[in-house]
Amino acid sequence: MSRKFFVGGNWKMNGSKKVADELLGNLVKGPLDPNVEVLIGVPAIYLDFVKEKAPCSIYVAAQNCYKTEKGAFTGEISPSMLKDIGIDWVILGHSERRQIFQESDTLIAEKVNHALESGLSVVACIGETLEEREAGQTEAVVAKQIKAIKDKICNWQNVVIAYEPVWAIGTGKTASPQQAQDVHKILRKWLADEVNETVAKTTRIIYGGSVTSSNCRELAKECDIDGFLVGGASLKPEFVEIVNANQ
Ligand SMILES: O=C[C@H](O)COP(=O)(O)O
Repeated sequence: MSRKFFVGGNWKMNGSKKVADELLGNLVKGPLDPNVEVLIGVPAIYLDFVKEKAPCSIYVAAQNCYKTEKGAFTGEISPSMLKDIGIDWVILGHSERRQIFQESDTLIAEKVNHALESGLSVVACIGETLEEREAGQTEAVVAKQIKAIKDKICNWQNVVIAYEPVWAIGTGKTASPQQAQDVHKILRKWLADEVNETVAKTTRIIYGGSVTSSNCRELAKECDIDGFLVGGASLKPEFVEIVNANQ
């Protein structure tokens, strides 16, 4: 069973209407490998603006949403609101949400479940800190994070897993292709053992953490790396080269 390569650009809290126009222009100019699914994670305030302008071949994603449909949750947005403006994707559980905003495994799993039930597709992020890696806890940490999600959801069809070691995010320290492959392989085996073989074979596991046009090709050669979640480099013209890493 082949898995279609998937590359997401997470703009994080960056940009403006002008910058969004430039980034979209760059993507439209491409050319982008037609065998790749491309997603851009856009600040909530620009979702509508970007969705109106983006070619329909590019998925536009929110970078977060809450676990219920509506109510007294000041500052939050719900999956049904995202659907209402034509957004079909959301990034959940990013390490910046986990670390800066103290989101727990349980809250993230609840958000993933509600987003899926509301008809969104989800990029679910997991990954260990440097301290955890140095303590030899990488496997246990990612297993705990993915188990929390597994315990809440019953359908993996619309889930992409992003493995993002926290020590590699925004630091310029990319995991080596072997380091990333090792964890992706562990995750795929975990899915085979704890969910089923089909989910293990079909679920995209993408890598994030200082991916650039210089390192993407080597990473893309690894058999369990099905794409990337890109931060900093998604704000630059080189994002096109990362999308085209397999060409
Ligand atoms: O969501 C993307 C990741 O946090 C990676 O960010 P980065 O490419 O700037 O390291």
